[in-house]
Amino acid sequence: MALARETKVAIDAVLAASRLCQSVFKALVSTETVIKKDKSPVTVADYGAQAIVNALLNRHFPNDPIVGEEDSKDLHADESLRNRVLNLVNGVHDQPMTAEEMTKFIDLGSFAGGPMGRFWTLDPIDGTKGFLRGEQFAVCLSLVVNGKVELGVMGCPNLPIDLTKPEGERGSLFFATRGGGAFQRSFTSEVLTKIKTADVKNTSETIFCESVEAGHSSQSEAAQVAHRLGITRPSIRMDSQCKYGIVSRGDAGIYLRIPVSETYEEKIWDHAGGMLIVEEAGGAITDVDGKPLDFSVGRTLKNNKGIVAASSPKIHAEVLDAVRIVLGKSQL
Ligand SMILES: Nc1ncnc2c1ncn2[C@@H]1O[C@H](COP(=O)(O)O)[C@@H](O)[C@H]1OP(=O)(O)O
Ligand SMILES: [Mg+2]
Ligand SMILES: [Mg+2]
Ligand SMILES: [Mg+2]
Repeated sequence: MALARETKVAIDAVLAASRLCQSVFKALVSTETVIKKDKSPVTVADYGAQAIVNALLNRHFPNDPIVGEEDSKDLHADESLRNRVLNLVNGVHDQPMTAEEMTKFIDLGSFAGGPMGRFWTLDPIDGTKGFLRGEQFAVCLSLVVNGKVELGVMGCPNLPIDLTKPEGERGSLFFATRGGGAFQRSFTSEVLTKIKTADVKNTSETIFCESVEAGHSSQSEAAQVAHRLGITRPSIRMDSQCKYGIVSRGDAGIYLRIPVSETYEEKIWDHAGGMLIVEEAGGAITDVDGKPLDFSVGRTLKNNKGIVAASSPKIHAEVLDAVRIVLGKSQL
């Protein structure tokens, strides 16, 4: 299998970081008010997860640069926060590290990205708002080679293995390599299930998913798109790249992210893994202008606006037409 060693290391790193996030949340479950008043639990978990993943990547692939969301700037000024993160990291990592080593690992994520060579991209917690609510979040790690995503791994600790059984086992891990297909496994078993997108014949029979946050994606325009497509069922609103996971395994047929702000640039770590997993499961994805997502231009997707992902190229074309009409980008 292509990228076999990279895939194994990335899965181990994502699982370790996911467990760290879960332990932070569990420690706070009994003090829910602390979570609501104080955003620091998510901060601690963000830094801790980035330290763990970067330490493992650095051990196995010391020459690979990393584009990570977080940096250690705020930790230098706050000794108590730094010590909380360090305790957490040393609680799950096999080799104890010093505070200085930990901040160095976090700052390995400062690479600028670009078109040449290979680099990793990491979102230590994607969907921080979902994490704080005890709902969906994801740890997302991808490998980009010469501007193309070649491997994507996504750990979704709170996502049921089977969405129709919300009380059943939780913790879904997705991964894909380019040309190698997309797979799901649980957090506890290494048994792999090949996944594919839903077989949607007509857009009206499917369900779409979108962000919980109205500030991240226009829910009113998404509702107009759904109406044009004859979709009557309400959307699944879910935080984080877990949305890519549920499209990939067929729980939803469409994922829309319609820009709210003219100036916001989507980050590469928010889409790299999810995009490859959707494509390898049979889906298609572009931005709202129909352009492929361009991971070769730095830390953001500055050449793209919004996201349209669908279960197949045919459904994608229909959804894109509807999006463009709603956004006034094409004639009726
Ligand atoms: N203004 C914004 N527009 C779009 N996405 C945003 C914005 N601000 C933050 N995000 C990012 O959107 C993603 C959450 O996606 P969703 O809205 O689909 O749950 C996260 O990566 C979040 O960052 P973060 O990783 O810090 O949580
Ligand atoms: Mg994110
Ligand atoms: Mg994040
Ligand atoms: Mg963030």
